[in-house]
Amino acid sequence: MDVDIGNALASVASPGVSRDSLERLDEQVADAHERIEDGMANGEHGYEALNLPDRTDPDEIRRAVEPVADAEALVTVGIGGSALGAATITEALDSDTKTVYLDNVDPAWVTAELERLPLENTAINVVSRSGTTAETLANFLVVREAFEDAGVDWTERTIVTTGESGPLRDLSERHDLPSLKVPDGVPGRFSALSAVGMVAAAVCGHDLEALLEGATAEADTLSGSLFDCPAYAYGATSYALDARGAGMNAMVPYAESLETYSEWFAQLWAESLGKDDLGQTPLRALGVTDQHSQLQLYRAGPRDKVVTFVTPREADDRAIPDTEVDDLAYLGDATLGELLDAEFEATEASLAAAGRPNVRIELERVDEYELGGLLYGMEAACVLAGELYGVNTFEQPAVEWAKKATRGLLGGGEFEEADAVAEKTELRVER
Ligand SMILES: O=P(O)(O)OC[C@H]1O[C@](O)(CO)[C@@H](O)[C@@H]1O
Repeated sequence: MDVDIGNALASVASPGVSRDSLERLDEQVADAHERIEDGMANGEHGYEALNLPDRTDPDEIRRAVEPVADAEALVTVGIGGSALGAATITEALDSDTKTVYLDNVDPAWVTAELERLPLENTAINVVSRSGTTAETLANFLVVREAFEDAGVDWTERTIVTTGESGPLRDLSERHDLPSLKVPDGVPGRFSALSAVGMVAAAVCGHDLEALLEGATAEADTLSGSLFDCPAYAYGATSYALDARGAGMNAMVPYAESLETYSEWFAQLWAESLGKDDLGQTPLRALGVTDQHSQLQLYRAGPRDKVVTFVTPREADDRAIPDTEVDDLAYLGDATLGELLDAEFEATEASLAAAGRPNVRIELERVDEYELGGLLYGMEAACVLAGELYGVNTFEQPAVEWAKKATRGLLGGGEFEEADAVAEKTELRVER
């Protein structure tokens, strides 16, 4: 990935960061990089994620999916980091394999999703780092039952990726299911470039080596200066803009194939940096679609956000047919790709003209190599930003309260959190 932070400079935008401030911040980046390198060298929790390009074994993943390599469809049962990385990869790349991600427990939706699948020729990819996530385990039990009701042997079609122990590990051993391990020291949201994200990619026939090579190329740019490393330039600039009031970060890819990438980024940024009353709130949008819903706010609303554009330099194209309407002749002479690019450049320039900070991330095209680089680059940007914020990037303690309350409400144990649910303050306004 290439990063252009020109439109985030104080000479263009407010909030903006001056060149001098970036130079000064670069001293902190050098220290942070040293910390990151140490963490990687010692395989420390979290930092270990940045070693994945050297750790992940594509052959091991292909061996595990071999029994279902001819699957017509793939249902992935996982949530958060156990779904979004895989979905980002398979949603961005073409494949004949139909993919469904069960990362919610809305009954009607789960039922409808299962009905869309040719179960007799569908593979099941169950992913949970902890092996205890209620939504994933509940959905897996539902999926298993659906296969049984259809007379299809789910044990022949299931691959499990989970930790060393836990209910899901027990289930996989009890039924002798092919399984892979979530690598130690890698938090879910940083695990796309491990078996967690790549089992689905393998079943869909994507080039695992190219994904890892792209990530390796990005890893090779990690250095002690933001002016030499696109990932650090992005992380440091986002941090600096937040410190100057841009408390929100709107991720706006100009490619439909990258819509799920924005969801992945939202978890990465929110769950990693959102702690100790700090952190930048990620917003998910899509170019050009959200020019017609969000741009008014981005350009004329509060000066409290930065817009991050992601744009591929190359992409498939389609001509816009000629038209008999003179006023539309300018369209007939163009292609959809040219229209998309013009809209991107115009929107980027419109924010700069209004003094609104924005950053451009460029990819050569949307393919395995570039996607591997983007995923790795944004993970490194997040780790760097976490160092600058001084937060523990790799934990997410705030999510546990609701999990305990849920378990208590369902009779899964005594939890004071569940009691607190009943003590809700009410001020109801009823129709
Ligand atoms: O992979 P697991 O353990 O099922 O967790 C799924 C997701 O839930 C979280 O723990 C948040 O609740 C995320 O950090 C994680 O990616």
